[in-house]
Amino acid sequence: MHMLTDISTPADIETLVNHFYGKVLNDSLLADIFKKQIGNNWEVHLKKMVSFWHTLLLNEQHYFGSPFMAHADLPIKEVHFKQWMSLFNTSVDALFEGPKAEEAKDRAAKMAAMFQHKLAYYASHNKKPLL
Ligand code: HEM
Repeated sequence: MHMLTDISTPADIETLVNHFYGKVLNDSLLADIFKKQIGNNWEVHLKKMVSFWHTLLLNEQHYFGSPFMAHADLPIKEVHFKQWMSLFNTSVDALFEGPKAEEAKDRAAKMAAMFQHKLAYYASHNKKPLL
């Protein structure tokens, strides 16, 4: 029996983002990293993340920014990315089912891999990213 539908509207994106960051804020490994960086700006962060996923999944340009830079100075390693991905995949699977849901998990995994690759590069070369 299939009761879940695919991600298809801006409201779906909002549902996913709210659900995921709800999990993040209750996660013992990740919550403090987000809280420390975001402080009182959750509304801004959530809006930005909705526009980011809207751009990726619904093919409408809403987000303009450079995602990597927001992570360049965070205290994050493989264990954090694993947990982030686990919460993200669980959130998608709890709410949606279909090609867009699969695409969301795939895009997240690729971004997570890219961030880790860049973080490792800058750490090992003792350099700071310019953008
Ligand atoms: C360990 C994993 C991660 C942690 C702890 C983390 C944490 C954060 C934090 C704290 C911010 C807010 C930065 C600020 O406003 O100063 C942020 C922004 C953001 N994150 Fe992550 N993140 C993680 C993984 C990811 C992944 C895998 C993606 C992509 C799928 C992603 C996409 C973004 C985007 C698009 C922004 C907004 C950047 C902007 O300001 O334009 N993050 N993240």
